[in-house]
Amino acid sequence: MEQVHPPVTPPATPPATPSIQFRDIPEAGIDRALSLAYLVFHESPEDEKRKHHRDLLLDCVRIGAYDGEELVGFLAAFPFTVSVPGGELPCPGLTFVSVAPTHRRRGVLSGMIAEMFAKASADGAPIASLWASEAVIYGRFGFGPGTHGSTVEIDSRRPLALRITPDDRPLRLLDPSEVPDVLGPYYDRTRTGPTGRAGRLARTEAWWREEWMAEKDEEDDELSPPRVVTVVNPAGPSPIAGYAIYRTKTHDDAPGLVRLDDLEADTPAVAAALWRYLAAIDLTGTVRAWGRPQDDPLLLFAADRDQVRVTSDFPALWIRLIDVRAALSARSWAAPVDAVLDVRDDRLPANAGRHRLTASPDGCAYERTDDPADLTLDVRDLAAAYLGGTEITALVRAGLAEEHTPGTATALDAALRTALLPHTVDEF
Ligand SMILES: CC(=O)SCCNC(=O)CCNC(=O)[C@H](O)C(C)(C)COP(=O)(O)OP(=O)(O)OC[C@H]1O[C@@H](n2cnc3c(N)ncnc32)[C@H](O)[C@@H]1OP(=O)(O)O
Repeated sequence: MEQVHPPVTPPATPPATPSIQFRDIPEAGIDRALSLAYLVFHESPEDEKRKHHRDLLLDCVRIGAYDGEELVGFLAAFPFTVSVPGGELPCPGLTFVSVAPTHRRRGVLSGMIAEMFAKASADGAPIASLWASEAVIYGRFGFGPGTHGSTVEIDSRRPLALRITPDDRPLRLLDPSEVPDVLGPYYDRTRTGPTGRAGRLARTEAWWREEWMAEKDEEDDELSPPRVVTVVNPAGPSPIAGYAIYRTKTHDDAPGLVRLDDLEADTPAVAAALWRYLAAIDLTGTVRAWGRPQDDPLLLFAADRDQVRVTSDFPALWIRLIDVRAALSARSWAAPVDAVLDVRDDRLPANAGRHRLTASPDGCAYERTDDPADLTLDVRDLAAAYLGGTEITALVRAGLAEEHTPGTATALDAALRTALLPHTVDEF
């Protein structure tokens, strides 16, 4: 006899053990929270690093999960501001997410994230973000990959072959103490405005000093301190026309490595000058740029794509639309669209259901409606599309969004499109 299978439903996370309570971690509890984080991340940092983490956490929202008096879960959120198309938004950045090995898979993380969403809502932050340790974890909480990065490797044992002529203005190395003043305003223009990329964090002076100019690299203590090279711009309103931040390491028996962390340039010719400089550093044979935008012009103006290779692509900044209406209203729109979206959102039901999106370069309205849906999708996929990094038509082709009215996905793509792909290189 033919067997009838019940419909497949994903297993629900059990509510956190009733004895678990969620509350803020006071300043006096930061050390205990860090000890839990080091336990789950298998780290035993030196005093200096521990102090650095403690300082960072002072400014963060800190949520703890307690079993009686025992701290069994910890989640922190940086008070970031992130660029979105046409502007920027407050955006808590989740970090240090840790659950004690004795309390795994009992809904502790789920409970802490629910607390975090409630706090973000109360603080008026329509979106939240994170970098995931494992890509499988955060989709179920409504996070989607809003930006992607590419690792690009250059074989620099021979001169970098280029199809364009590099800018010939002088290069100058900056002292780290100059970096916030010189690079800060320049970097800000790469986040917002007509040539800005969405997905970029605002960097405070402290963030420049302590994260970007930290003497020691967090992950590889064989790397040199950060080096900063700029293209000098004597005539322009900005003293520089571009910059690159990198660290190096050499080997006794093989050519060394230049690890590029950030590079921005006014023009392709300035970018070419910086790439050529990086590829020509003595005693090195590889440039590894770990987090480039997927539309980096280098990939087109490199003359030899065997010499310049993309070795990996990865989700970078995961985005959660906590208040879909506020998030959609806060971004700019490249073309008119009028469509009813049916959004699925199990974790934050206020976002769920049918809404009419009427957007154009003049503004955006997003109101609840009883009209039939033109397109149905999950809030995590809407988050992936929000900054312009994932196309709705691609989601339809992948079976993740359902188009009920033909042409809706194409119209949404035209409206969501940004001149440059979103990009994030501040990992936290
Ligand atoms: C932004 C960051 O900080 S990223 C860093 C994340 N932290 C780590 O990787 C540290 C080591 N890991 C941990 O501390 C924990 O395992 C955590 C935080 C990843 C998960 O905490 P838990 O309390 O066990 O999660 P919780 O019980 O709430 O699980 C929620 C759901 O996620 C799933 N899940 C949780 N972790 C994982 C994982 N690593 N892989 C696959 N699924 C997972 C659970 O199965 C559950 O699924 P369900 O809703 O279908 O039932």
